[in-house]
Amino acid sequence: MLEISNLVKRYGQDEPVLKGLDLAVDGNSVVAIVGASGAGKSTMLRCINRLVEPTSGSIRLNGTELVNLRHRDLRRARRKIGMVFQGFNLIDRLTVMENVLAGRLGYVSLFQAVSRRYPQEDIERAFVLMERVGIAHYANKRADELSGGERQRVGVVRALMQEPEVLLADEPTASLDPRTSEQIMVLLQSLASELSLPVLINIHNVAQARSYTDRIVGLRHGTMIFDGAPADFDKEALDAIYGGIESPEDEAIPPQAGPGKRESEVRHDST
Ligand SMILES: Nc1ncnc2c1ncn2[C@@H]1O[C@H](COP(=O)(O)OP(=O)(O)OP(=O)(O)O)[C@@H](O)[C@H]1O
Repeated sequence: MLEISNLVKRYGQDEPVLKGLDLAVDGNSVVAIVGASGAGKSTMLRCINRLVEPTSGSIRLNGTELVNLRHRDLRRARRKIGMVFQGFNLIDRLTVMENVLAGRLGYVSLFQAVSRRYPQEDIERAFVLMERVGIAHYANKRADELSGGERQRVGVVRALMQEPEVLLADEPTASLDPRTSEQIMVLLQSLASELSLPVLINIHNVAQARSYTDRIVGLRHGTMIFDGAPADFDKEALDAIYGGIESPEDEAIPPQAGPGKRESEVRHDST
């Protein structure tokens, strides 16, 4: 369970970019964070993993207060926070397996990391997860030989190798074509449910947010102005979040086709 209370972030002396956010997310739940550029979506995710220092407020992960943690305690807490990035953040010259095992860096000794002697159980877990997301056959390929969708799957497995208690995804589909984006969204949704993992996804694509998440949180100028089910995210909510600022990439509100597709219904061969 992730619990954010009265989270405020101010950069320098500027107007706060997060103005007292409250959000609680259970395991299993996939939450889309939407909002115009500059609304504070990335700042919010980065406060959770403390890449950005919150100015005030509380962020608790399964009971542990993350704000104010320092040094070793912060490193330990960060292990429990998986992150998936728009640009994948892989090391191109390393293999898929090496990139995946980087997810264990917070757990192994410096010697093990430098000499790449990861425990056998880590390697076995890596294979299980790579198998799960359909990239096990690429284990020994260089990361830069993979397509965007495959690279994002590596990013997802690397994050899962941390045995995270929450998964944060910052525009995970923005660099991918529509079909591959859909596959990655479905994958995140399935993994959240299989692993009882709360997943927070910053996303500009409102149609994908509606189809592939359980809940949408809308930010405007650092304030949460929508928090509800995708089916309730209507034109009025869209206007409240984006009105007078800019149009989101996909402004059309498509008819809600019930719950999003299941993973088995989405082809895997075009990633
Ligand atoms: N390091 C920083 N120093 C000062 N201001 C910052 C910094 N990072 C972000 N900001 C400001 O904070 C506000 C929110 O930025 P943030 O990146 O969180 O928005 P966002 O909703 O994620 O936008 P986008 O969708 O464009 O990524 C913006 O006005 C931005 O200029």
